[in-house]
Amino acid sequence: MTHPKTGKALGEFGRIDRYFKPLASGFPGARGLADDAAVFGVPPDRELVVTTDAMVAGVHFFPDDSPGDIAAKLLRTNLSDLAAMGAAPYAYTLVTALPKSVGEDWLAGFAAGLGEDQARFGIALAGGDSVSTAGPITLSVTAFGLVPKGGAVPRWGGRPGDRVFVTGTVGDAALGLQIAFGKLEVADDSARAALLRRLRRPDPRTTLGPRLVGLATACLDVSDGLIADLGHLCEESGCAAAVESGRVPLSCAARAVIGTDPARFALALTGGDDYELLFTAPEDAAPALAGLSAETGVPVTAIGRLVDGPAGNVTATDPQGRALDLPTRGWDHF
Ligand SMILES: Nc1ncnc2c1ncn2[C@@H]1O[C@H](COP(=O)(O)OP(=O)(O)OP(=O)(O)O)[C@@H](O)[C@H]1O
Ligand SMILES: Cc1ncc(C[n+]2csc(CCOP(=O)(O)O)c2C)c(N)n1
Ligand SMILES: [Mg+2]
Ligand SMILES: [Mg+2]
Ligand SMILES: [Mg+2]
Repeated sequence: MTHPKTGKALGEFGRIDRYFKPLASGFPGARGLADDAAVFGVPPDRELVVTTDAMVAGVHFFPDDSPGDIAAKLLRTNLSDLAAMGAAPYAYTLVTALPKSVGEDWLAGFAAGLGEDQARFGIALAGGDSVSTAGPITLSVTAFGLVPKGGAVPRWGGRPGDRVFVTGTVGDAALGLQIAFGKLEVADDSARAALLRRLRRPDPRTTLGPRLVGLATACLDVSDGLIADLGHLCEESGCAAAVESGRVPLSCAARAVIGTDPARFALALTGGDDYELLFTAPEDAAPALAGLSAETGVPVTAIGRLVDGPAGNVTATDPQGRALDLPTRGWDHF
């Protein structure tokens, strides 16, 4: 696409003007994307929570995924980290490193996807950077959230005896990824679509997350895999965990696809890309959590307990109490 007046390619600043400035217009701190940096304060009773996650084509998404889906996943994975801290979305910055082959149609779809999710989640673009790359599409968001002073929920507050809870359902995205790779055939159209959708458009728990402040002893979001991420929580909390795998919530689609296949079930527990909240709370928090779940419409399921044991050790048992044999705990880039 070319500039309407000059007929030339838009260029770096034309692209910023057309696609990114509109995304920043509702946030005065962005200074219209016309300055060297953003400037914003936070209300006196709040603290800023800052998180960054990057995505690379071929590693986090498929190069031919729709730009709207890519935008949604980029923003939502970062919103999930805010939710895991108990923070409400506030603003974000964006870095795009795009091969020269990426045209404006792609950018238009990407910006539209960001715009839709900005409205959905109540967050605005505050700034960023646009560069070209000789490599694959590489994107990064830094998200800023607000939490009551001192209220951020850490990974390290879990104590032996606490119950372990997870929101929503686990494993859909990992099964969706196998479908996308062509390694898993799912005949039922609606089940296939549901699993692929969870891969491409996770549901960050932005409403429930902030409500965990003062209720959860520890929290994180499941990006690498349920078992791996519970391991991270346990490492930081200096304890171990016991998961009753029969309690792990699965969607109807996932349940149908897993059937009685142990390898597929293991994939659900370790495949990652779930962006659900995994948190711990004392036994007596269960009624409050049930109320919160009813109020927010987000399922919250108890799946096990923190126990004394080697820090970071996670055991998962089947309904008969036998140890599950998991080939891996979760995703590791290296
Ligand atoms: N390159 C880096 N420089 C500084 N800190 C980093 C870097 N990579 C990771 N971290 C920090 O390490 C911790 C764990 O990072 P990690 O990326 O695993 O968390 P996450 O975002 O919750 O998980 P995921 O990336 O799988 O979504 C975080 O505190 C993060 O800020
Ligand atoms: C094409 C393609 N291949 C593999 C995956 C799976 N995957 C990639 S990174 C990651 C962990 C979270 O990332 P990070 O730790 O970098 O935040 C997972 C589960 C995918 N989504 N798309
Ligand atoms: Mg990260
Ligand atoms: Mg996280
Ligand atoms: Mg993350």
